[in-house]
Amino acid sequence: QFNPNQWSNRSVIVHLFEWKYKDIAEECENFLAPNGFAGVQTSVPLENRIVPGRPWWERYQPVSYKFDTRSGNEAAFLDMSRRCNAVGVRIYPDIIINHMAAGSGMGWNGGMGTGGSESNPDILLFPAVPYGPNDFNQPQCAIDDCYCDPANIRNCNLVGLTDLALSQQWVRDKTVEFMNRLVDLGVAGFRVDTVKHMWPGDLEAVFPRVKNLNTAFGFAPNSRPFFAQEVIDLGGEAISKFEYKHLGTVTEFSFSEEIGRAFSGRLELKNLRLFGEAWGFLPSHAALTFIDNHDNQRESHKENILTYKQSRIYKMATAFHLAFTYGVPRIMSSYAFTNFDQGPPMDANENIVSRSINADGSCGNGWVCEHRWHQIYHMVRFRNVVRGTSVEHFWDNGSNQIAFARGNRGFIAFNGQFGVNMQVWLQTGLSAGTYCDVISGDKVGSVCTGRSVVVFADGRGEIILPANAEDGVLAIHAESKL
Ligand SMILES: O=C(/C=C/c1ccc(O)c(O)c1)N[C@@H](Cc1ccc(O)cc1)C(=O)NCCCOc1c(-c2ccc(O)c(O)c2)oc2cc(O)cc(O)c2c1=O
Repeated sequence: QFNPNQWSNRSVIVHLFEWKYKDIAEECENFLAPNGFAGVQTSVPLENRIVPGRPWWERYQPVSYKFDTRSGNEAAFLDMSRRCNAVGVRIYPDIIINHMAAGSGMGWNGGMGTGGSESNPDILLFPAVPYGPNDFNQPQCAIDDCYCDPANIRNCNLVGLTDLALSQQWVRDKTVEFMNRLVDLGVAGFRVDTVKHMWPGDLEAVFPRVKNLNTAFGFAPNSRPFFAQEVIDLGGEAISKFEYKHLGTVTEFSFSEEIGRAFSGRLELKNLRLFGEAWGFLPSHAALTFIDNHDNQRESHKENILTYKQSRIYKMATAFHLAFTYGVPRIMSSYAFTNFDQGPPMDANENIVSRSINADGSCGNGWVCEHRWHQIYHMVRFRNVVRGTSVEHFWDNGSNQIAFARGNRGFIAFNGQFGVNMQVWLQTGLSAGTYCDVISGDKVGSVCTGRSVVVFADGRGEIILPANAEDGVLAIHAESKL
């Protein structure tokens, strides 16, 4: 269903991709809760196949339903869940119910798992579950590249990944069983991988069987798990994102594409006035939105996708994402990579290396931690301060300068006009006073460490954003008022 089961004064889920559970627990206590984050999406907790070189996508090849990966074991997951829920940060594990590991032609040698389980994907043997040949769609077939036949897309192997028969009772029972074990461990919901490759009917037989959330972790009685269903639908394929929106939220990949086009300068910002359903997107309540994700941030041919590598416009796009009202937002937190397959930073024993925290709060040891960039976490607070208000006083200069208010609680302006200063008097919707810009600085005690805006009795203020400003966005809100 659609309720992310978050504390009422929180919003924004952060995908701590490939983080270890003990580091997530610390991050909940030391950073995420104090800065008003609502939840964490974790990497897949299911034991995965060990692939030589440890590429990131090895975690998308399950060999058992043991919670034992390079992020930690079940005890570590429970400790993280206890500590994060205790400070109001919810846990949404990424899960895979469409397939098991791909065959590698190496028999039992190609199926060793991160938790020590053996498997032989070549002959569909996963004794640790147990799954055997009858639990997979037969005859085995490959998805043909046109993605033009729904049955082929759902019943055949995606790039060699062994396609489970979710129509079978045993597979449904084992799936529900491990999802219920995660509910026992205090999760608030799930990010479900490769939903496009499963029949809605099979998901309708599985999701409702998952238990109500565990009240021992602070959930109200009868709370239903939140679902973020991954459906990569950019149009042109036989499967539509609309086929799944009755089951829970669905990833809106067009949001990621279009916002990337806009802040890359290939689409004028003035067009964002009606960004959302009017663009053919999913209904707002059913849309999981993001600037980039673990998959599309790597595919260099996806020129519209903004990542940490285009940091200035990435921050502008993220500011818009978090200030606007469309969808359930998730922000990406990455490790630095130079090639597509590269996995997380690891030591000589192939253990994941923890991020270090620098004096300025940024991350080191190869971790990017976009969520710790002050322009980004200050916008998480902005979103919390303006919650419940609507977009008002939307202004544009006919091209790439825009601004809007969120009720009487916040105001934000963007200068995407390359080489042109922005200097204009605008209606902010705010009460009279001096407000600190939370992008170029913050309100610290009784001073603004960055830019500030004086709002007069009529709610208007002079908005100044030079073309060469470090960030092309200015944001003020009721809690940044002097
Ligand atoms: O690029 C990748 C991995 C991508 C990937 C992984 C997890 C995701 O959630 C995802 O969305 C994409 N994987 C590399 C390497 C690879 C991995 C496994 C394999 O059997 C073959 C190759 C790759 O080149 N993959 C082929 C192109 C990307 O094809 C994949 C897709 C995918 C891509 C586009 C679509 O429209 C779509 O519906 C599905 O989903 C996966 C889901 C998985 O759970 C595991 C996968 O291996 C994949 C996956 O390979």
